[in-house]
Amino acid sequence: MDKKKLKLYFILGTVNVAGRDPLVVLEEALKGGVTCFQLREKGPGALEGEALRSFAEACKELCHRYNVPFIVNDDVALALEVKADGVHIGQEDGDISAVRRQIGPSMLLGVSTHNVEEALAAAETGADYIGIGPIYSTKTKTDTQPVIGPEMVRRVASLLPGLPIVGIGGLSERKARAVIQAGASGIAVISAIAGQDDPLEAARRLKGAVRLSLTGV
Ligand SMILES: Cc1ncsc1CCOP(=O)(O)O
Ligand SMILES: C=C1C=NC(C(F)(F)F)=NC1=N
Ligand SMILES: [Mg+2]
Repeated sequence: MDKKKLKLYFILGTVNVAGRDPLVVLEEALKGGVTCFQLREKGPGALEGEALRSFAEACKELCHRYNVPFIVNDDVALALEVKADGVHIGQEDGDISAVRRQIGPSMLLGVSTHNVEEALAAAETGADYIGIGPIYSTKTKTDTQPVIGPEMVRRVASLLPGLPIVGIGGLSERKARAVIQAGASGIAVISAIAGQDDPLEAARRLKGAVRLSLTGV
């Protein structure tokens, strides 16, 4: 996977947009320069069935208009059905190699990890990128593992220098730098964009912070 695509990875579900039109929030984020998008439809009130399928199609159309990969979280069947660019799975979402067999070699496969063992296993099983988190505390996902801080990114990046890594969990413009300096190719965010009054401006500022950190200044 092109590491540059992981610079600013926006993740969204209809429950994260506090009543606003999720497609409007997504387009604002795309205009603001997010480089990757993940549809993560979870929790009470989450879309299902035909409504979810057509929403996923609409998200995919938007992403492709901005030349941004469209990734589906957890739901491999949905990812295949809407011909997503990739799927992201957690440690409890089934066997990584089984998912790779289901999606084939060309679809992107992302894996959530929380420690070195999980990262090594994901890399060995052919993950195209891994998420490492939660880096900082977050209210967005209630059932996270304990907060691990940027150090885990540094350890995994030093062991697996070729594996694209994205940090996730409580990340913001101010908190991006430590994650990038630890060796991540980018940051993944939900509330730092979806929870803001101006998602376009929020995305633009996050992108700027990541770019600055990547240059090493
Ligand atoms: C999906 C996920 N996985 C680890 S933390 C998290 C939530 C990230 O949300 P936010 O960017 O609002 O902290
Ligand atoms: C739980 C998650 C952890 N990491 C990621 C990503 F940022 F995409 F790697 N997505 C998730 N849904
Ligand atoms: Mg999952």
